[in-house]
Formats: sequence, structure tokens, C-alpha cells
Amino acid sequence: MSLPPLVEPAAELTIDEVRRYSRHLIIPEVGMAGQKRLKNAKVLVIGAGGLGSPALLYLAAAGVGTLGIVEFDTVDESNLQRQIIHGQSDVGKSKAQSARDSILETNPNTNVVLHEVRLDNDNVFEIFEQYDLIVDGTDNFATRYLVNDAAVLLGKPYVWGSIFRFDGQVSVFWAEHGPCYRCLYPEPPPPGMVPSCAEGGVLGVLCASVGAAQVTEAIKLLTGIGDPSLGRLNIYEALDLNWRALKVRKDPNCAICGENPTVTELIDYESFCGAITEEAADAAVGSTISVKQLSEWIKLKDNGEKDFQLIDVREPNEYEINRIPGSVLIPKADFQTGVALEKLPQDKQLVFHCKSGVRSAEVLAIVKGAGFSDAVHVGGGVVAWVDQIDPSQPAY
Ligand SMILES: Nc1ncnc2c1ncn2[C@@H]1O[C@H](COP(=O)(O)OP(=O)(O)OP(=O)(O)O)[C@@H](O)[C@H]1O
Ligand SMILES: [Zn+2]
Repeated sequence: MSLPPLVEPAAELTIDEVRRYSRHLIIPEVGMAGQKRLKNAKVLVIGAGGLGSPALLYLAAAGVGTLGIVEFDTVDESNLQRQIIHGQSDVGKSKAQSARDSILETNPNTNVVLHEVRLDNDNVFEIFEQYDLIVDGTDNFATRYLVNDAAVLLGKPYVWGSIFRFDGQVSVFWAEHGPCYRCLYPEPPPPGMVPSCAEGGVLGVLCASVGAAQVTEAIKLLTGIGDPSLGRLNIYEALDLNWRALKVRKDPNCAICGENPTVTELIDYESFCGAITEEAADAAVGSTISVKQLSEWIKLKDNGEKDFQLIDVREPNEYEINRIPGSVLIPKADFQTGVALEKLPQDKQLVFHCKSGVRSAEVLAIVKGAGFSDAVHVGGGVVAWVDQIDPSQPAY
């Protein structure tokens, strides 16, 4: 379905702008009118991370006049493998400011507006209202549902993208003309089911494919060229170098854009998406030790004053990156299938850890259910261990 352009054309382009955008201007479908629409456009990008990096650079290069950035975080060395808007000298700096510097280097005509906050219920409307179009480059479900609901309630379109390992997804959501994100995904995945990129990894260059596809959709919407991916879920598989599209229908029972909506205002997205299952949270109460305690326990064990078995429930490739001394590796999946339970020592206290404490809490729930009532897990996992106890090991 083609839609009218989102934006009216700006009054004119300067001589410099005509030179800069000449390769756009000679595309008949874009032409002066299309480029002037881009100049007049106000686009908000949420997150200057994996997707936001290419999205912001290409939106700026394309001549989008005003670019807003919502981002609260600072640049970490592990971001540089994919977040190409930031460089080595930006490590430790505000991502929003680092992104602005790169954008202005790419196109000094861009009016860059920084929102150096975490997007939340209190600021989302005020921020969204200032823009014609939103590009979601975030990596967590709580923010995705917040973005969707705020966009539906304000009647705004947005371009959504997601990445995981080798695969990406892109779609356009606009409840007034088609489905919304909740029509496609009515509920977030159960906590722990879908690992984040920090947990599961992502091929850096995948961000370029997916971020560029998001910008393509943004340009189509702003200028009215082509058919935007409204009602179309585009799926990219990097290993096959293949895009395919699935139809997405507007759900008449959608909680927010359906015929009888039950969501009429913003909700508590953190608890809606729950970072951890209820069973895992219950199991962890009173059975969580800190990395400092673990380090004491390891000393006592070395002196023969305490006995326990430390079990790392991450994946083998994570175990190769860093590990806590004395741990044995039994991945979480082996507890879920039950095969791990037979391997567990019956005569020792069990201490579980993972990367950050989510997977180990889930395993704790399983082993406590199997009768290992004195088992504990390590809050903050190996991330906290490297941070607080052994900075000589690499973090990831
Ligand atoms: N609610 C939010 N408000 C503002 N920015 C957000 C929000 N949620 C996520 N982001 C930002 O979106 C970006 C997502 O980028 P990306 O998926 O590459 O993850 P990352 O957090 O940088 O990396 P990793 O999770 O691997 O450490 C991050 O920079 C993150 O700070
Ligand atoms: Zn919907």
C-alpha cells in the first residue's frame, strides 16, 4: 500500500545542498521535491547502538534535516565491533554526543537534537511529539513495547528493527494504516527465552544490513516513494544473504490498536516484560551470594574449611572468554532437559553462576525443585566477578 509523503517539502535547497544531494536529485522519483521533503523531515532515532549507528549516519547523509537521538549510555569498547558511529577515542564518552560528532562530520547541515535520557513513560510523549517519524534501534523488549504503545497513542508511524546473531527483522508499524508491534507480537517472550545481544552475540555487519533497511523504509515514508513495509515483516538471514517477507495483519483483538483496546495508556513495561521468570526470582530469594562472598568461599575451600562445587551454566564459547577459578561448565540447557541433574555431586553445596545472574537463577529454580535445597547462585555473575574481583580477565 502506498501512502502520501509524511512531510511537506522545504521551501528550497541551497546551492551547496544541490551539489551534495545531486545523486539523489537525478533519481526521477526523488527529485527536488523528495530532497526538500527530507530536508524538512524530523526523525527520531532511539538508541545510538548497533542499529542506530548506521541508521543515524545514513539518515544524516541522505539529508534528513533534523535528527533526534535518544540515548543514555556511554561508549564501551565492546560496542566498536558494530557501532560504527563511535570510534576508539569515544570509549567512555556519551554515545549521544559521540554520535552527534560523527553526524556533523558526515553532514554539517544536520540539526542534531540530543535527548540524553533513558526513554521512559515520563518523557516518551514529550519527545515523540517533536518528530514526524521514529526509528527504533533499541535492544530490549520493555523499550520496544513502550515505543509501540506511545506511537499508537500518538498516531505516529515508526520503523522497527531487530538483530540477533546472523538474523534480522524490519517492519513499519502505524496503527492508523496497518498493524502495530503488538499485532505481530502480542506478548513479550518469556523472560530468559530470547537472549539479548549481550548474552547471545551479534554479527557486527548485520547491523549495517538491518539499519540500512530501516533507513530505506524511513526515506520511503518521508517522501512517499514506493510502498512502505506496513503489514510486512522483512526477515534477513545473513548466512543465506536472503531477505524474505511475511504478511502481518492488523489484529482486531490487539490490546492497543484493536477494536476493544484494553491498553489505553502506558503501562509498567519492566514488569510486563519481566527480566526474570517468577520461579527464578523466587528461587533466588535468600539464595544469592555476591562475588565478594564467592571469593571468600573460594579462599575457605582452598584452606579446606569449606566445600562446594561451582558450576558455570553459560555456553562453551563464553567459558573460553573468561571463567571463575574452580568452576565446571554445565550449560543451562542440560538442566532444562534434565541430563545435568544426574551429574551433580550429592554431597556438596552447589553454587551456580552465568554471565550476569539471569540464567543461573533459572537453573537454581530447577535444581531446588529437584531437591538441592541449599544451592545458591552468584548475583551479577562473571561480569561482576571481572569487574570487582579479577579485572585481569577480559570482559564481554
Ligand atoms: N530506553 C532506552 N532509552 C534510550 N536508549 C536506549 C533505551 N534502551 C536501549 N537503548 C540504547 O539502545 C542501544 C542498543 O544498542 P545495541 O543493541 O547495540 O546494545 P548495547 O547496549 O550497546 O550493547 P550490549 O547490549 O551488547 O552491551 C544502546 O546504545 C542502548 O543504550
Ligand atoms: Zn496492534
